[in-house]
Amino acid sequence: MTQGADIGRDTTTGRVVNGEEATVQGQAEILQILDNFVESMALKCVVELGVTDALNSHPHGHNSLMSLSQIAARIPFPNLDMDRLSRVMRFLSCRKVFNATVDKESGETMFGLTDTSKWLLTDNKSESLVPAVLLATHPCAMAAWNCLSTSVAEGGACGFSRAHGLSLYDFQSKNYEYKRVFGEAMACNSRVVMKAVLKYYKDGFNDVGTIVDVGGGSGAAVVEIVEAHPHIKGYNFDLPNVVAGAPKYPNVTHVGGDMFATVPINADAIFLKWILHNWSDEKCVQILENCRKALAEEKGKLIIVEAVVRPESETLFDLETQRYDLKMLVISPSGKERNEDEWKKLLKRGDHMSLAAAMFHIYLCLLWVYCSSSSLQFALTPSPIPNLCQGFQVVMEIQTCGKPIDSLLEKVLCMNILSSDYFKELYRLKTYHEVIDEIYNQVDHVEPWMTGNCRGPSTAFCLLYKFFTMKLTVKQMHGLLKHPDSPYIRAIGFLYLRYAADPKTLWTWFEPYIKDEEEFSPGSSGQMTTMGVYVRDLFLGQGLILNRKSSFRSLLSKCTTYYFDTLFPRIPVPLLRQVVSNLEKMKLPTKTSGSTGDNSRHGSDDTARRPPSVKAALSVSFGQRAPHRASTRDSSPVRRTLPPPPYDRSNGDGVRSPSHRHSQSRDREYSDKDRERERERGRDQDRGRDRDSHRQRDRSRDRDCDRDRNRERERERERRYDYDRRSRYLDKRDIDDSRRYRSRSRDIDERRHYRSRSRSPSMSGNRSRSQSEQGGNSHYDPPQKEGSKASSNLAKLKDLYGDTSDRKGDGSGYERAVNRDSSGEEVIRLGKKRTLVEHSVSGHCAIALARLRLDGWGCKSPLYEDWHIMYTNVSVIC
Ligand SMILES: C[S@@+](CC[C@H](N)C(=O)[O-])C[C@H]1O[C@@H](n2cnc3c(N)ncnc32)[C@H](O)[C@@H]1O
Repeated sequence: MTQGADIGRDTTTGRVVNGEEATVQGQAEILQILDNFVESMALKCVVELGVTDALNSHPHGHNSLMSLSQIAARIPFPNLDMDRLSRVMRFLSCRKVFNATVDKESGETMFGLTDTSKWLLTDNKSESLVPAVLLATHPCAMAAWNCLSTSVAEGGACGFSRAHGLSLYDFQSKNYEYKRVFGEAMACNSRVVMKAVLKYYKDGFNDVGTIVDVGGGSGAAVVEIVEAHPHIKGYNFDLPNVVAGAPKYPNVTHVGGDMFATVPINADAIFLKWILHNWSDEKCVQILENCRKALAEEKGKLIIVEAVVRPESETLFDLETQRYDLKMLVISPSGKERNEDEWKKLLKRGDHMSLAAAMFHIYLCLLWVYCSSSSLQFALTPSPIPNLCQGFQVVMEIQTCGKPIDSLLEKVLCMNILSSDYFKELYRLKTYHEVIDEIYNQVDHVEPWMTGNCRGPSTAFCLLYKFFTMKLTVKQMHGLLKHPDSPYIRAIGFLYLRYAADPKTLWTWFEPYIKDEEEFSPGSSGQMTTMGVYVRDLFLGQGLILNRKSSFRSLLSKCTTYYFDTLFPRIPVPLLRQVVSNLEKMKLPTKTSGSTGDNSRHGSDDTARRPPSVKAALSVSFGQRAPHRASTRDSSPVRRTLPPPPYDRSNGDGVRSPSHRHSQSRDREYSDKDRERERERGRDQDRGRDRDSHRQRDRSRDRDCDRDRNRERERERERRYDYDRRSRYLDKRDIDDSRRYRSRSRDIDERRHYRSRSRSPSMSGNRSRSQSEQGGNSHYDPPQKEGSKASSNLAKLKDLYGDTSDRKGDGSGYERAVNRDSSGEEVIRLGKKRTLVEHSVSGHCAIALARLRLDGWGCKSPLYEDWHIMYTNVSVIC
């Protein structure tokens, strides 16, 4: 024997061999490795022919032997080639898959099952690997292996994607047969592994009431758990197309969804088996975060069943684990089997994991437990791994009102969101930051519905709902509320809290922002307000429902909150009183400014109170878009024109900026067209009435002059703002170049400018000053034409009931007094009759009563229809 390079070692026996022997040995070994596929394909052959089941069907039991002809008689292939079958059986017997003995009497070879081939029985579901054989040898799987070398050489797409042009799970959603084979293979593995998990982790399930198997496939694992522990309610959560075909099991509910978006079931325990090995650390972090959010505090338990790669073959399955690592490499661009250090690193990753040591026990179970017999080797770590729990931050979730997310919003709105194409598209957004980017890029108002002809839930509310599904943490919420990029990101944060948070916590959340000065336009009308006013209105939008019989007490008990057209969750009256008292202490208005739409509704119940537009939407069947709301808009006094809020001079709130005109989104443009048509109609009527109204000619002329002056002022403002808009747009575009683009909107650049903070304090200051300086009835002179329409309505009122403003205090009884009542509301007195209206309840009661009165007076219908334009900033005592 020579020394050095010629010396080798027989890997089977460990015997030292000389150079020549070593070379031959190497050749044999490489051939053995190379030809391993022959074993796989031979296994597939006997499985597909049903040979193992035939052997198992011997009347004397599965240990009995059968000749080839006896086997052939039990398998349904009339043209079976006996010679070929005998060669396959001979090879597998050689590989110890079957027993093969020669019958002394007949000389025939007799075959029987072994402990190995018993795993290939199809009727022994709990201990069968037949589906695994069929998956591993499936042509689609084999094709992926043929792309292994290119995927290694080039990086990027995995072998499976290269072979099929789709990721594994996308491919399955299109290829039913492969999905079935894959699902059955997962299920068969589950049944096997679950035996061991249930045996060795038995007590771990005792304190679990609900468990979710995340990525549970057909539910084979969770059903094992609930069968062994009948007190547990099981949920099987997987992609919608996967659970759609899952069998029904008692005590197991299938839920479809995307684990990267949310795990939508709150549970005591989450079971994650063979999920994390499919994904990169970053993706695992998302899954783990979503799991944590779904877990119950205090006793939440995350049970991870995965392989642990070991450098040496210490156990029977260590080599198989390494093979699996390559399987991951082929089917997933970033999936891998991890060693212990890698697991620890992943599970310890700072903030993402956010697991509180006290809250969770993490169990890393190693698998490959293909038998329930404890005599077989396996590694299972059925106790918390202590050092995994170190350094995890305690991240609290927002204290919620406890309602399921699909009942936070009005049902019709929720249904429309869930069925909207846009919301479905949001599936692609996986992280909190991605949703924020989307808000930044797409949102330009925070009304619940789109405006104009293009009806459906608004972008803002679709994204709000997306956040609901993600269950934001306290830290994330702070990030939203203080976000520097766009007021709409902040507004959506406040809306999230208003809808989802426990009302008891609202003041604590809102209080720091109650005087926030950032300007933005919550509604699609472009009416500007400050964040502070908006936040206060989210509380104070609690309009009191009026009907003729209501006593003050009953009014209070019927407190209902509206947000634009939709209902807000009610805030209990004691809490609301506390808020009002806090605001009073801060010397802030305690009445809504109207920045979140008008809050007065009429009728005896919620349904009756809904504006017609919403009622129309209620008839939309699930899965369709909301109807064209412009048609319903005309009949909706609330929706048709958004009234301006009272301008709170003391705080500088309620400032309206003409710049909103330039921040119209596509859907807002539709609504503008509607509004423009309405205004045109109104102007026609004005002109007609002016012609007929000889007795008012002088006054009309004055009004026309005023109107001309207003128009000129408005044109001037438009010129200024166009210039301002263009210059700011150019600045902003430079800043924005580095931001990621999304392509929902055609005019995204245009819109982006307005979504960003582009406040111009000097401009808005001038504007508000000039607005308040422009006489007339209003504290403000709206740059949009609704304002002039309001003025013209007031003029019409004056025409009808007499304008006594110039004769104020002359004692004639024809009195028009423009002043502020004690609550800061403007009061106009019109006509001879006066009725004292209960102002202490709400200015809106006064308005509503006034409307009834006017109606009773036979007020002309065009005027009546336009009445709402005025009524939020003007109370009428008549
Ligand atoms: C390797 S299989 C494991 C199945 C099962 N846990 C088991 O052990 O048998 C991975 C599972 O994750 C599911 N899955 C993949 N992407 C998912 C997603 N985004 N949301 C939910 N499930 C997903 C697949 O459909 C598949 O059932």
